[in-house]
Amino acid sequence: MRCAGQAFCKVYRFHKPVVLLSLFVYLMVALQSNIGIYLSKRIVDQLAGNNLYLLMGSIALLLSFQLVRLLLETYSQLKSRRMHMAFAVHCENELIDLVAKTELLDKEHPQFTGDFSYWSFINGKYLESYSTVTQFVKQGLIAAISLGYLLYYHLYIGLLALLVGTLKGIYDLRAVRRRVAINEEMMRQSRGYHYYFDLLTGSQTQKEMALFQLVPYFRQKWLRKKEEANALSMQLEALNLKRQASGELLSIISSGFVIVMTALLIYKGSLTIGDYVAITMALTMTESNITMMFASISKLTENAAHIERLSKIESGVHAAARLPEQAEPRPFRFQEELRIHNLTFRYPNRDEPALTGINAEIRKGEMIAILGENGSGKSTLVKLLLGLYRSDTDAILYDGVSVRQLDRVGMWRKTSAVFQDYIRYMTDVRDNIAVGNIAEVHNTDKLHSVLAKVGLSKTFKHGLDTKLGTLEDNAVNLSGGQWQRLALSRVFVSEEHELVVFDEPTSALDPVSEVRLMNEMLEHCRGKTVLMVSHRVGIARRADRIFVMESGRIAEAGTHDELLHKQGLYHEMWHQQKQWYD
Ligand SMILES: Nc1ncnc2c1ncn2[C@@H]1O[C@H](COP(=O)(O)OP(=O)(O)OP(=O)(O)O)[C@@H](O)[C@H]1O
Repeated sequence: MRCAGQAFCKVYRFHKPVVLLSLFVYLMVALQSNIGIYLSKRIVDQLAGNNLYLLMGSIALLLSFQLVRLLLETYSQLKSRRMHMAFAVHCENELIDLVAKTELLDKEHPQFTGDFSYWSFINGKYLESYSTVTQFVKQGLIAAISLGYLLYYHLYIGLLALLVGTLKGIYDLRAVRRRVAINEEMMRQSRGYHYYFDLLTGSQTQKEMALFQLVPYFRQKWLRKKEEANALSMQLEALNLKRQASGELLSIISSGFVIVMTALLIYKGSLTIGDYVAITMALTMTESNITMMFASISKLTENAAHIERLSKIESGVHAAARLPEQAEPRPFRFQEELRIHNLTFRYPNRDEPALTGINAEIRKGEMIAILGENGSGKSTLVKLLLGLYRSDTDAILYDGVSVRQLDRVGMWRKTSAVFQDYIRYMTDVRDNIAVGNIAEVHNTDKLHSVLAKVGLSKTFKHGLDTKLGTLEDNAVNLSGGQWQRLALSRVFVSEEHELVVFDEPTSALDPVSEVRLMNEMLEHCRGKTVLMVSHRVGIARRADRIFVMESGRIAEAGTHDELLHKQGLYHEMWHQQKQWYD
């Protein structure tokens, strides 16, 4: 119930007038429903009494009340609908903030994907809980007044309605836990079949699906997941139908009993036919509203379990995001050296460390090439140096200050990186360049000059405003190398970067463009510190120093000549790659 209150307060704080209006309208609806019972009784009695004026008056009153109720409800529903949409946007905004605050390392964990779909699912639960609370108030009012009627007419009929409504409600409440469990399982299942469905139907996947004839294989996997999900859905459906059928059976028995009892009373002359109409109407209203109140309680209990879990995840994220503030972040400065001292790092879902005992000193303005076989730890190292992963120790120091104490947002303003899994923004050329320094998004001259630097000035029919990707009908798609050039262009949009990281920056470029672009990049990065992760020893040769990584360690470090002389790993790589060109 605390969570229901929490959800209600959240919506109430968001838009008080609409919440108050809804409550007022529900109060009016409750009164109108019960006045409707009284007026129906009068109409039936007046029909028997042949009093035409009174009859017409009662009918007019009944219709007027219904009209007022219709107007009020329509107006309030329109207002509520608008508020619901605005609130959903507000919740999605909060979700975006929450994701932004989550550590990258946590976001890369497979569990995050599950948690994220759970978050999106729960966000709707706040509104649902709010609506349920307001409905509960309405149901309570209607049930209380109509029960009053019944008790006034006959104590036993009132008690019977109370008993049947309560029994039906309790039966419903007992199934809540089971429903929550099935719902959660269904949501987690949906991740799997959506993935396989996208694989089978997505435009990016079609060439491999066709070439390797994968459709039957993945269709089987999709079907298996879909069948599992459907089985769960059927369990839920059966649970609901069972509940509904037992409820209806109880109602049939109780109304049969009441019909017999009132018929006897009418026969004895203690009740009029109008009373009979009023009693059956009030009976249905009492029973159904009491049952609905229990259904609302069960919905609120169900939502409370979800909201509570979300609050726990949220407070964990907020606590993690608060850590640097407690330590008074210091401004990023990199004027002298970057020191790495005994850096060891392990991913949370792995047993083996990705990096072990890394030691290095990088002077400002140096260009360092980082080489090594797949999985040797190159990308992990640069992500740690950029502060994208938090390390537990003070192993990385910029001008003597641990990266843990630095203001990371300030640091990211002065650093830049092109990763191997860079993003292909499905918007336009302008955005794809300007993301390197979004403040320059409207600086058309600058963006044109950057486009020229990466050799794309004549590529786009509508220049910077050419739509890219597959989101719009008039958009164009690019070759792998053209996308990579756009990703590289992001480095040229700012002059202020002190540290630039390239992670396999030229893997998709043709050799002529690769040399030309490398020269442009090195010219642009003159005086900045550059970390260049690459598999190409030809690129490494142009670096001031080379780190060769092996199984999470720096196995060799030195200049090209020093490492060749050493006749170790670098020497072997150099000679192996040289063979291609001899
Ligand atoms: N997000 C992650 N979660 C768990 N393990 C990871 C994650 N990213 C990388 N690893 C593991 O950490 C180790 C180092 O990976 P890393 O990506 O740093 O290697 P790399 O040298 O950059 O490889 P490549 O040349 O293939 O890009 C590997 O064993 C890899 O499987």
